[in-house]
Amino acid sequence: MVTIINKVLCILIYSQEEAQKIDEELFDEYAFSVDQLMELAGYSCAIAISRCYPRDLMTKDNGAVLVCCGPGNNGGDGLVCARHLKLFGYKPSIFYPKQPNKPLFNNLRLQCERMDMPFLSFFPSHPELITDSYNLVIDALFGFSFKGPARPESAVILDKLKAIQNDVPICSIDIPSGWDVENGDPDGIQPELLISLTAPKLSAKLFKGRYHYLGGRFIPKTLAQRYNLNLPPYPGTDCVVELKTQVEEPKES
Ligand SMILES: NC(=O)C1=CN([C@@H]2O[C@H](COP(=O)(O)OP(=O)(O)OC[C@H]3O[C@@H](n4cnc5c(N)ncnc54)[C@H](OP(=O)(O)O)[C@@H]3O)[C@@H](O)[C@H]2O)[C@H](O)CC1
Ligand SMILES: [K+]
Repeated sequence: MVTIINKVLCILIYSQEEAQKIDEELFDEYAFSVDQLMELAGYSCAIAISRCYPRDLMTKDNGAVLVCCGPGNNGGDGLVCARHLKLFGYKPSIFYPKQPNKPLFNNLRLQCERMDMPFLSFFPSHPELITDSYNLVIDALFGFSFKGPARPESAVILDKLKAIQNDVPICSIDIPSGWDVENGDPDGIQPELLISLTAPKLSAKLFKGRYHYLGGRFIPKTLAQRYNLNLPPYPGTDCVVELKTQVEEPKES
């Protein structure tokens, strides 16, 4: 077991299998719908991003940010996050190369289109096209269901993100895309902000970026207790809490 220290609390971080089990339980036992949880997840990401990167301090093109969305629910969180960022005054553009033809995703896409967010038809070919135009890149490509290695069409995008990460901060939703959910990827992308959803996954112990937030404040207490999640208290009515990324291996008892 590994823990992340948040002031005095040790937060258990969990495996890919546990992440998927908790997800299933939320839907099957607690009767949540995906779009309910996705809305809360994406909203909490937008809040964490706006705390770390205030719109007023952005210098490029009226708060322009690039949101890269993948084919699964992590990509859906990205679309929700983009919509809230737009409402907060940012200027999101969306790269969404592989869209599943399901009502949930079609609706999320339509909402963004109707709110005047452009969808890029291809990923910018030169790194300068990103670094000159965007203040931030939001990585919503893959979350806890990713199984590496990345297939070629995704590997190309991840390489492009790696090429710009020292010039434009990357904010990863739930897990840095392309990382093994448990073992990370030392050669993978290195985001500056990670927003772990529900609870940090095992690979979060390898996160070396500047800000680590926990979001997705939707876990019922009974479920958190069953999985010993030991979640930190969210301040007041906040939907995010900042985690200190100091990590320690607990002593054997
Ligand atoms: N309970 C919660 O905390 C909630 C979290 N949410 C978010 O949902 C994601 C998990 O979403 P899921 O749909 O299960 O999966 P992902 O988005 O992680 O990715 C699935 C897609 O990725 C493709 N994939 C997988 N491996 C590869 C690879 N090596 N190369 C290329 N593509 C890959 C996969 O394709 P397949 O063809 O293999 O099926 C899928 O298309 C979680 O992380 C949170 O962000 C919910 O929003 C709310 C509840
Ligand atoms: K991600």
